[in-house]
Amino acid sequence: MAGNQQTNGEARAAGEAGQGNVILEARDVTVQFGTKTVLENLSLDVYSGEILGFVGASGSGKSVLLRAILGLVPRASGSIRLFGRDLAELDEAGRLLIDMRQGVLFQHGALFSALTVLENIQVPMREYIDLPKKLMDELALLKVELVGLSRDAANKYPSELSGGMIKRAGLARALALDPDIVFLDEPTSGLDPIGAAEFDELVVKMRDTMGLTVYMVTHDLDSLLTACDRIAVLGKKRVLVEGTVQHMMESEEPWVKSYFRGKRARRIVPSQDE
Ligand SMILES: Nc1ncnc2c1ncn2[C@@H]1O[C@H](COP(=O)(O)OP(=O)(O)OP(=O)(O)O)[C@@H](O)[C@H]1O
Repeated sequence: MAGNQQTNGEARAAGEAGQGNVILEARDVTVQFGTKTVLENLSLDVYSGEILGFVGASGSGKSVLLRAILGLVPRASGSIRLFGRDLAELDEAGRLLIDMRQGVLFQHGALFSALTVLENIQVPMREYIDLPKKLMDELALLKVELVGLSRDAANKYPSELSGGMIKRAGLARALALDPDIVFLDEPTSGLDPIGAAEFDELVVKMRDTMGLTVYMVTHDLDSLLTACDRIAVLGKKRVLVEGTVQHMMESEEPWVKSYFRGKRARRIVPSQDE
């Protein structure tokens, strides 16, 4: 990752202009469960160094797409390329290399309740790399500090943490192996507005300082407006609209219009209709 910083930074700048390196490329992805088609011919690009907000109605398939990208649900057709590699063509060693370059923060943090924060962060380290315990402790403590938790929190169990601390601990674990991309599944859900805003700031800081690429599934309008460079909207089993906040505000797609220019949105951003 360290060696990628400049590349990612440059790519991010270019990405904003729509010309950055594509780090994740989904093409014509179809996912079915029995006779039910959840995603159909869905295509999406994620650029290196960007924060992409992925939004859509409840039950539209956001988690299914995330699970398909992570290789946890099979595709009926289509392809997903991550770091230029087609996930369907990877052997075990290739998959391992890809897994090491991505971090995931599942909804609710998904920490192991019987492990301390430090031990939770060390789970991916133990799984993928072989390090002496002392070094692993030091590395995990660095991650604890990186996400703004105190060293005291490192020895606490998840049940002793607030919701915001759990999210931060989950992010620290997602960052354990210094990934190039992190997938965040509704990271601010359950947080109060101040905690949510602080988490968003942290994500932006990680992107800015580490050149991290962030794929964030969220329902949080504030996160979409303040933290995301681009937004992709899932609907009708595919990506309906993608682009900047401005693009969303101008879209006449009914769901996008009611989401970004509806009553709730008007409390946050002045509607262009008014
Ligand atoms: N393993 C599965 N078997 C059958 N159907 C599934 C499975 N996983 C998801 N689905 C269905 O796929 C659809 C999309 O679900 P998904 O969880 O991806 O929605 P979502 O957009 O993430 O929703 P939310 O915003 O509420 O989290 C739903 O109808 C769900 O019931």
